[in-house]
Amino acid sequence: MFDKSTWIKLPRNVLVGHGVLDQLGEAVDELYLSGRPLVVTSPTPNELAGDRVTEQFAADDPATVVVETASFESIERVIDTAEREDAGYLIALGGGKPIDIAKMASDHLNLGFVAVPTAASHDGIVSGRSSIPEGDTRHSVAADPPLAVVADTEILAKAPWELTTAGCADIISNYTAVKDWRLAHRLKNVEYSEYAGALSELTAEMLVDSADSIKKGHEESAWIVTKALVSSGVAMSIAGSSRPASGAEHLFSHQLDRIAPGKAIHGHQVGVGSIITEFLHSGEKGQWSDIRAALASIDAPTTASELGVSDQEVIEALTTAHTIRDRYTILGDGITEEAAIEVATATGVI
Ligand SMILES: NC(=O)C1=CN([C@@H]2O[C@H](COP(=O)(O)OP(=O)(O)OC[C@H]3O[C@@H](n4cnc5c(N)ncnc54)[C@H](O)[C@@H]3O)[C@@H](O)[C@H]2O)C=CC1
Ligand SMILES: O=C(CO)COP(=O)(O)O
Ligand SMILES: [Zn+2]
Repeated sequence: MFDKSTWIKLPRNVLVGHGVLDQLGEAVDELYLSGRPLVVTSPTPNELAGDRVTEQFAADDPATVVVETASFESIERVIDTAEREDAGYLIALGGGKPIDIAKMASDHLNLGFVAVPTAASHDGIVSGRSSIPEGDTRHSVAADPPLAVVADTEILAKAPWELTTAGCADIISNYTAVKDWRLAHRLKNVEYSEYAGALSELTAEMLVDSADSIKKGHEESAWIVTKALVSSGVAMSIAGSSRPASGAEHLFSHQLDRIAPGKAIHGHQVGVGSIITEFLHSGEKGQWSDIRAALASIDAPTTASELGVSDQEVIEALTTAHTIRDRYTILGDGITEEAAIEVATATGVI
């Protein structure tokens, strides 16, 4: 008997481009949401675009809640505000933090939410994954994706450049994430989606092919990376997990977040992780140097010192990364300290 089934959750409206923020009201109208919107934002994005968002919903008396940290307390505060203000849906305005918080809160409240990213910092801004630190856990969990994404490249292009290069590096890391996923499929019978794997790889390839156009101050950079982030988010939706975009390089990054908190940002850490894990997959003659060159060409870090972490922190993250999640990767049951030093040295990371 045929017994396969799948449920792919995707945003319905995705607007990317110059000035599309002014079409937010129109994009929301098409979703048949009702009631008061609650804007979930953080201080800088609120200053930059809060009024442009709320004025489009003036007839529905919008409310705003400003959050600062990605924490369960912030989610509670959003839930309490939404209940007190009788919100009908949420609009997340900002980088990854307010978007993750709104994603979790809207799941809890059974309300729809719309994402208005102001930084193209990673593919969580469009995906059905949310990442809120809980105890020692740093990786994402499933949460419904936004019903719509309105990504204004004029705003995204003015965000700090390192957030854009982090978004690019998060996409480049899809190369090794897919290699890890295929490996887990072969060795551990982990379910693999050809569609999601191919889309994720193609997304990384297209971004690298456009690397020459990714330059500080060019709005086209925001356009290229945001389209890739959407595509990567779709790959995760097809897979029903973060597997197409998260392998051992992400485990390494999640460990760095615990070992060296606040020193480097997600996309930059996964980029460096990807150089290392590509070497582990394919050896000296593999494509690790292409990944390194692609990262360098878009101004993303390629070494421990560029990340602002110590060599020892890199080694500790590499040797312990396999323990943090039930996700089989090239790190297998763990690599030794000697192996970690060797690969980090051979790739010039330390
Ligand atoms: N859901 C997921 O799958 C994933 C979630 N994450 C999470 O996302 C968060 C990191 O995302 P970020 O976007 O870096 O965090 P963020 O929302 O804190 O933004 C970073 C900084 O950039 C500022 N900013 C944003 N847009 C700006 C603009 N246009 N102009 C000037 N400043 C602007 C913010 O005010 C903030 O200070 C972390 O909590 C991380 O754990 C990371 C990877 C994946
Ligand atoms: O960052 C992500 C994909 O780029 C999400 O992956 P994780 O599930 O490892 O948090
Ligand atoms: Zn990522």
